[in-house]
Amino acid sequence: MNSGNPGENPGGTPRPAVAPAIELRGATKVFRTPSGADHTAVRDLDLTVAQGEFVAVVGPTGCGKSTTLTLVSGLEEPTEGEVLVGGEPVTGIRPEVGFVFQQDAVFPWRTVLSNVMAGPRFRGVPKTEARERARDWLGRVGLAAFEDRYPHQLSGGQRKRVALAQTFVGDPEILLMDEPFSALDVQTRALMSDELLELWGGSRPDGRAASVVFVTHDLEEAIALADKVVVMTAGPATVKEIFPIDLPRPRSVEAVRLEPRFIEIYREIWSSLGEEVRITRERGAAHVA
Ligand SMILES: Nc1ncnc2c1ncn2[C@@H]1O[C@H](COP(=O)(O)OP(=O)(O)OP(=O)(O)O)[C@@H](O)[C@H]1O
Repeated sequence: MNSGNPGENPGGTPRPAVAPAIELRGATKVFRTPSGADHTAVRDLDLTVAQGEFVAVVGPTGCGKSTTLTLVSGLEEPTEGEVLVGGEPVTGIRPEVGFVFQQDAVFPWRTVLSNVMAGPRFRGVPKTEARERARDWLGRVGLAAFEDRYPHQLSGGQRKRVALAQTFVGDPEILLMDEPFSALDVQTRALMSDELLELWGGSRPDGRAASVVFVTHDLEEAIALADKVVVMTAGPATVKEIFPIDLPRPRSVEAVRLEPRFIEIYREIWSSLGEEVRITRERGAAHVA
C-alpha cells in the first residue's frame, strides 16, 4: 500500500503517519456532451476515506455519484482538483482497487471457478495458486458446490456472490461499489449486505479491512453498512453533508434497522437528502413542462 511515510516532508510540514486511503480535493469533472456542450458532473468535491473505513454515498439520481467513483478508479481524470489513493495521485487503474457494479462482470462462457480465477491469472498468478485462492473465496461466499456451473445456471444472488469472490480474490485495499445489490430482491439484498460486512471485516490477508466507497440509492442500506454516510447535492455533485454512523458493529442489517438510533439517524439524513431529491425532481418537471 502506498501509505505516506511517517515524519516530515522535505518542506518541513508534518505528515500523518498513514495517508488516507482516498482523498478527493476540489475535484471537478466536466464532460463534453455529444452536442459539443460542457456538462459538469462533479464540482469542487472534497472527500476523505480513512484506511479501513466504509463510506456510503447517497444522492439524487444522476447527480454524479458514479462519476465520483470513476475518478477514484482512474477510469476518468478530474478536469480540476486532485484525486489521491494512498497519498499518491491517481494516474490510471491500479491493481489494489477492486470494483463491484450493478451489472455482474462475469464471463458467461466460463465456469464459476474459472471466472474467479481469471483476475489472478491475468495478474500472472500461477494456475495452481490461482485455483486454490479462487476455491478459498468460493467457499467463503458459500459457492463451493457451484464451481462447475456457468453464470446462466445461477440465481441473481449467487451471481453477485461470484462477483464478490472475483473482487475479494484480488485482495483489494480499496473497494468501489456502485449499487452492487440494486438488481436483487429485498431478502437477497439484506443477506448480501450481511455477507459483505462479514467479508469486508476479514477481507485482507493481513487482517486489515479494505476501505470501501459504496454508492447506493437506498438510504437504509447506506446507514446499515457504513461508518459514515456522505450526502451529495443535486447535480453537479458536491458533498453536502457527512453523517458519522455511531451504530455498534458487528451489525446485522435486518436487526439494526429496527433500532431507535437507526430510525433517528435515518430521519436526520433524509431531511438533508430529501431536499436534494426534491430539487432534482423539480428540475425534471421543469424540463418536461
Ligand atoms: N461520459 C459522459 N459524458 C457526458 N455526460 C456524462 C458522462 N457520464 C456521466 N455523464 C452525466 O453526468 C451526470 C452524472 O452522472 P452519474 O452517472 O455520475 O450520476 P449518478 O449520480 O451515478 O446517477 P444515478 O444515481 O442515476 O446512477 C449525468 O447528468 C450524466 O448524464
